[in-house]
Amino acid sequence: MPNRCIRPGDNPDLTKERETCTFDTDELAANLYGSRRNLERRREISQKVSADPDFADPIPHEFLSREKAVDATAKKSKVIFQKWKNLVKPEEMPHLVNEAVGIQGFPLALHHAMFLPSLNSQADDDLAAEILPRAKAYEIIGTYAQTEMGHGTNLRELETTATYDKTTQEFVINTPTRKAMKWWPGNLGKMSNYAVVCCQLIIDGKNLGPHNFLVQLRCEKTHEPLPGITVGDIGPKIAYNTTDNGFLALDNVRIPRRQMLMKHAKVSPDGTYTPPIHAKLNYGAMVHVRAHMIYSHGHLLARAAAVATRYSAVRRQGRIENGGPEVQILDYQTQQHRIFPQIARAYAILFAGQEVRDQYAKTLEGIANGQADLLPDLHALTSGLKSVVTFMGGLGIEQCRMSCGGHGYSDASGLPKLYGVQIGGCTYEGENMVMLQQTARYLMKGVKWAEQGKSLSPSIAYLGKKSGKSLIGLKGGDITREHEAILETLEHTARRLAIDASQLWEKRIKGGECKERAWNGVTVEMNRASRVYTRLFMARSFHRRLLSSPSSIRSVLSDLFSLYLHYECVDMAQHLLEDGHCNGGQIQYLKKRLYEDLTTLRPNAVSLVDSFEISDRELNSVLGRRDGNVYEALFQWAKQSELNYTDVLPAVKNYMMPMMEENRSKL
Ligand SMILES: CCCCCCCCCCC/C=C/C(=O)SCCNC(=O)CCNC(=O)[C@H](O)C(C)(C)COP(=O)(O)OP(=O)(O)OC[C@H]1O[C@@H](n2cnc3c(N)ncnc32)[C@H](O)[C@@H]1OP(=O)(O)O
Ligand SMILES: Cc1cc2nc3c(=O)[nH]c(=O)nc-3n(C[C@H](O)[C@H](O)[C@H](O)COP(=O)(O)OP(=O)(O)OC[C@H]3O[C@@H](n4cnc5c(N)ncnc54)[C@H](O)[C@@H]3O)c2cc1C
Repeated sequence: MPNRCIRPGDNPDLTKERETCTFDTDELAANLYGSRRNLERRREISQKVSADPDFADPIPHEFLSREKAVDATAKKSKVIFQKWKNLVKPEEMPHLVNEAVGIQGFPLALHHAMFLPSLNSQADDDLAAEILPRAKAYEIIGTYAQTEMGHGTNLRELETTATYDKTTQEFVINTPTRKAMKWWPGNLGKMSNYAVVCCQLIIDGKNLGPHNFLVQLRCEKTHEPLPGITVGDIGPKIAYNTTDNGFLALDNVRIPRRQMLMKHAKVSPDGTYTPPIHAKLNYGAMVHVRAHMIYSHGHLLARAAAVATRYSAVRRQGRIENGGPEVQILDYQTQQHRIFPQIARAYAILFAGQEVRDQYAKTLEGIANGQADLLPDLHALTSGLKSVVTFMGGLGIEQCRMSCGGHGYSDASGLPKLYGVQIGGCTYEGENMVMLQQTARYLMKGVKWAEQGKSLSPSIAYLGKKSGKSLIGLKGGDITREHEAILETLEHTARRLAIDASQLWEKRIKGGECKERAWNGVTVEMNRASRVYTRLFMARSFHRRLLSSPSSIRSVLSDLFSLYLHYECVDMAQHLLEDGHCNGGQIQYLKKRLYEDLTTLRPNAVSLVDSFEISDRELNSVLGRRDGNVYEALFQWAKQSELNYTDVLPAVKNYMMPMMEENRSKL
């Protein structure tokens, strides 16, 4: 098959890999990104960024201090949002940002991810007309300040207050205690001059719960904090160190009434409160990010898989047969078992991420027309997906990192940073254990609706089906039927876990516990049910993609899907076996099939990651570079370490040399 990744001067092992490819890598990439045109645009943007001197890096970011890295990122962001702004469509912006500044955040990250979406979906027409054009033109920079030092998960207990003063028609925003300080919001510390701040709304002494307010933090001319505002950076983190996650305290800061975000909940001048059509519409910005982060986290795993696969094709170490040549480490079964499932999962996450974005768009349309009935289903799905995907991605990236041996531990591989960024997602937008419980709440309702014969939305339709015998391993050589058999088994398992969790919960309630305490006694099982529901959705979503794919890539996608399903089932074997739905022989069959899949996919492994279409600049990994010439590049990379600017470091001159000298003179 033609493969545009093959070029003269490439590492010959990598070229050989690409020559064995059995599918058109461009066709798969076009399918992944939606169309040939999208793929071409992706490439065009990559090339133009590389050619733009404003984006040139004198030395890699890894060697910069935090302050210098923040500076470099801000400088490039200005180029993006001035010079480049009209050259890309909004949906192309994430790719441009990844190419130009990388994955560790930039001054306008929260402006895009949460400030604009909050204003778009929650500000009333007047406030939107005033502020949105300014925000969209980058006349101001905003963020989303919700989490406090003392509370992130339990929003009902946030302490920041917005007390309505009828006499002046203003809200008084206040931080009553140290732990009520806003803590964590991205770009709050140094970059933003405005924020959507989440506060308890107090009217006539009554607490009406968390609501959002637009607050100006800094002077538009000097960027100095305004009176009553204490704001700054919270310090270095595992990753995202070019993001100024910040703290904020507000000392009785007054804002006009109309700066409450009042599209859904409203406060009239006389202090009358009108609730929204759905109690949680104030949480809309979180749903927005959860719906979009699935895809972006899939991309992080795709990068790690690309690095590990390409590097494993060029790295030779050890022999499989005595007297044979040193082999590519990609030929070891353990290496394939570590890496290939990550390739499959990355595709699965990207496909699911695209579906959930579409579902989000439909839900928003409904809300705009006064209908919030799709929201509970979306909330359950996005809560489950964000939890499963970030955890799966973190494990996957770590597997990829370890699969690169010592070089995987170096920042040259790009993998430690990828891991740090990925696992941030386990915490932000709702800690994973907490969000899985949100999914479980919905599943528990679904179990009841199914018992009552009520209609169920597509994502939980399986709760209303009847289980048959598992046909895994009993359907002969037909792969299509095998896929169906596995999907049906996953449906059974997801249903059984939800019903079991529901019964456990009921049993505790019948035993005299209140609903809430009983819930806490079964949350591990609840979260298991949520994970399997989510993994079922991902498998179904991959299957839908396979069935709608063009014939030119159907075969490789089917191989990948087989590996995905077999790996998922072996990984969840405990659940499959627990109720006797599957037996040990069936699990052994799945393992055998998984090992066969590894061999089947081996010739296409490099090409499958080539189809992720991640440029060298975006990948930012010496080990994962397209041409595979890693050894020379590793040396060139290390030479840029600031420790190498001089042969004899002051640290050695001042301490180590005198110590050695003193010790020598004692002899
Ligand atoms: C756009 C590009 C994306 C790229 C990604 C990269 C960018 C990185 C940027 C990262 C920035 C990070 C930002 C943040 O982290 S912002 C802060 C996020 N914080 C959280 O997520 C807090 C988590 N906590 C909560 O969401 C809630 O407190 C919690 C849901 C846990 C509980 O809330 P509450 O006590 O008020 O509600 P209940 O549990 O009692 O539920 C009542 C019913 O409401 C339903 N519900 C809850 N939330 C929602 C929602 N958002 N939408 C719809 N429905 C919701 C809940 O399920 C209950 O329903 P039932 O009564 O029917 O069971
Ligand atoms: C990189 C990053 C970026 C962020 N960006 C922003 C931002 O832009 N804006 C913003 O407002 N916030 C932001 N945050 C904050 C983030 O949203 C919160 O940290 C997150 O919601 C978790 O809340 P917490 O820190 O209070 O954790 P906690 O709730 O204190 O969690 C600690 C432990 O308690 C457990 N726990 C808590 N409640 C329950 C429960 N009900 N049941 C079972 N277990 C429970 C959790 O599972 C966890 O194991 C960011 C955080 C990070 C790491």
